[in-house]
Amino acid sequence: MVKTVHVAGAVIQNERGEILCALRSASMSMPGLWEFPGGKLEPGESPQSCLVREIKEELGCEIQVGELIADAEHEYPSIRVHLLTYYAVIVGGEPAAREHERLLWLPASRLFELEWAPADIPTVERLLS
Ligand SMILES: Nc1nc2c([nH]c(=O)n2[C@H]2C[C@H](O)[C@@H](COP(=O)(O)OP(=O)(O)OP(=O)(O)O)O2)c(=O)[nH]1
Repeated sequence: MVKTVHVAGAVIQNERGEILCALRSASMSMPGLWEFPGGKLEPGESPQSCLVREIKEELGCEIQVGELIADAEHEYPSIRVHLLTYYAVIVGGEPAAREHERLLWLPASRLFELEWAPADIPTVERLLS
């Protein structure tokens, strides 16, 4: 049986209602796919604390985490990802791509113009509904 990793992703919205999309880089697994910034939960860590920590590391800004959007599992060839996505807003600093290839703000209606990591599709669908 493949290993399950528990991952949290932040759907960061700006004052115009646009959503921050992040492109996985060549140094990451699944390069070239878009995702919601975040990462794996550490033992005993809540998804909300994980997101605050990961966003600080990856984007260099402070967020406030809101409601759960989607709770989905996707089985990749070598790993099963349990992804929890949450709404978030930036409360300090400016996001910069420290680990990602690039960042892009898009209105929800345009999210499907990007190629998303498969585990993210339920979240994108929820954002469009
Ligand atoms: N952060 C994030 N990860 C996602 C999303 N969708 C999705 O399938 N994943 C996968 C990619 C990774 O396998 C895992 C998250 O791990 P991570 O962001 O800590 O990735 P990483 O590059 O440090 O780890 P690794 O997979 O290279 O070991 O979940 C998403 O929207 N956000």
